[in-house]
Amino acid sequence: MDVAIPDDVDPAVRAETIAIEKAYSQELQRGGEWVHIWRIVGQYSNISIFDVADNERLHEILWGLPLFKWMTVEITPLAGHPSDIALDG
Ligand SMILES: O=C(O)C[C@H]1C=CC(=O)O1
Repeated sequence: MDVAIPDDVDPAVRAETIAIEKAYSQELQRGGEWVHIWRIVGQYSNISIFDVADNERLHEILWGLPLFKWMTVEITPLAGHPSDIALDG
């Protein structure tokens, strides 16, 4: 997720939106759907790992992001790798 908040956004609106975004993200993290969030060093961007039931749920989560209107989001679907020892029974 790359974030680009326009320069002319009121600073109070900017701060409130970021605070609401943080609470939204942390609620999903506690619920187990937002598994990881990493800051990309030097950028207002993150790489996140989601574990969701289906594409519709991911779409719903992303569209619910308070910063979504100022974001560019790239999705890379992941599947388990057959050589992953975590998947060995
Ligand atoms: O700061 C960001 O990377 C954008 C956004 C995603 C989750 C969150 O709390 O903020």
